[in-house]
Amino acid sequence: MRNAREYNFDGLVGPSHNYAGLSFGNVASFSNVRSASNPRLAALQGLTKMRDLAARGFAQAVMPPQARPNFRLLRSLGFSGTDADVLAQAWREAPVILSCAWSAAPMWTANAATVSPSADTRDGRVHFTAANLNNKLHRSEEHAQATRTLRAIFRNHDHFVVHDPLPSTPAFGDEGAANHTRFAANHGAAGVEFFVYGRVEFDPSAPFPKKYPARQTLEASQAVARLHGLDPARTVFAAQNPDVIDQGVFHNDVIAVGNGNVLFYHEEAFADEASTIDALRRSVAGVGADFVPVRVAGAMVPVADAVASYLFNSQLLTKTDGKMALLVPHECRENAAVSAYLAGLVASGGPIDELLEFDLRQSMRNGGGPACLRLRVALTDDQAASMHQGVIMTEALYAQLVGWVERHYRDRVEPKDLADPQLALECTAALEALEGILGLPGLYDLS
Ligand SMILES: NCCC[C@H](NC(=O)CCC(=O)O)C(=O)O
Repeated sequence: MRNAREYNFDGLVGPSHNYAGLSFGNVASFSNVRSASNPRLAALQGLTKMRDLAARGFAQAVMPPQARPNFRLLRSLGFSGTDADVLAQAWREAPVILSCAWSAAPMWTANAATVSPSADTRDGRVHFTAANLNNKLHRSEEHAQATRTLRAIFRNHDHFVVHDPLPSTPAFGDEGAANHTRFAANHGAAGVEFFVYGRVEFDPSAPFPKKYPARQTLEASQAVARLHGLDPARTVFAAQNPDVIDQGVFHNDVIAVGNGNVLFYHEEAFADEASTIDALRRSVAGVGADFVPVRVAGAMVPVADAVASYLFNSQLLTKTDGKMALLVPHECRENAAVSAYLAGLVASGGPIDELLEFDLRQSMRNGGGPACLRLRVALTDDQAASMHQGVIMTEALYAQLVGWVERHYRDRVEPKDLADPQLALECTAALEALEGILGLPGLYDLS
């Protein structure tokens, strides 16, 4: 077993962070539609989380934002002329498409890709598959930059493979690591990969939600497992409970989070709780670990409170003493049922003995909590040394990025600003400067 650590790659919030109400099925996104956002505060809230975790000794890195607006999308849909003309025409004729081109969503890097560490893969390399995110127009082109960014950071082919996204068709709806977690005795040991899906394309008799879309299919999860060369004996697929999707659980990471040998989950998370837990217990025993389910009953925390507080969209982090800390958003303290539950949890003598709380309100208003903001990449020391080093969070990088945000970001963006060609110019200037700070020239196609 090699020495390995889990790097959390947090999405750096982009300079045009905004609330466009684009995600049907995501309650927060829908209810904050067209309210004013504060991109500067959003980016600083995210950077504070990254800096604090790095300072506590967790391996932390930053995933750069994507270029906005997406002029390629707008031009492909027939808007034409100068950039300013394109924005003006889209604003007049199709404001929803304009908001899609400005989408803030790439900040939630849990959806950027699915990642399998080298201890799980047949060829002993770390595998990434960029998610096609094809359920929503505003997310459906993120994979292009996500692939480019991952290939820039994980360039070394001896250690890393970055696969293209799956075919962008409903059968292969893929939302990346938001529906994937991994159990292992430690980050370097062989693990069990756990895929949760909302729908089965080729089995019409399988249950599916009635009100909101299921974004992840079983077929997509199986394809990712094949591409990554996972061992079927160490891979578990489980159906999400369609009823909770209809209550706003648009990704499984809104109702469950796993780390090490622990699965922290709501009793209503899965279509068949008993068989899912049983399959995990058996598979995890096969890799020499004792599976520990931490089950939250609906009588303690109703699904509606879990969705409102994002209790399960937390980060479960292994500390040096082997215990785990749960990193939750402030909203958990503000919810009476959740806050009472958490007080009992850390006092229970179980694996989770500490709470870390962060103000991530700007992200939460679009339905993205702490877990959405990070992509987990377990790396051996050799692999970590061979990835691009400029994205690793340090005090120095933190200070540089805070200065960069203060120079380039507005503190207010409203819907009408999306028609402002000046905002587009500001975004381009910011990303040009960021390429320099991160040491990734050519990261963006800004031509
Ligand atoms: N993992 C969290 C993802 C949140 C994301 N929200 C959004 O896209 C909202 C964007 C907006 O409404 O402006 C989503 O639903 O996929």
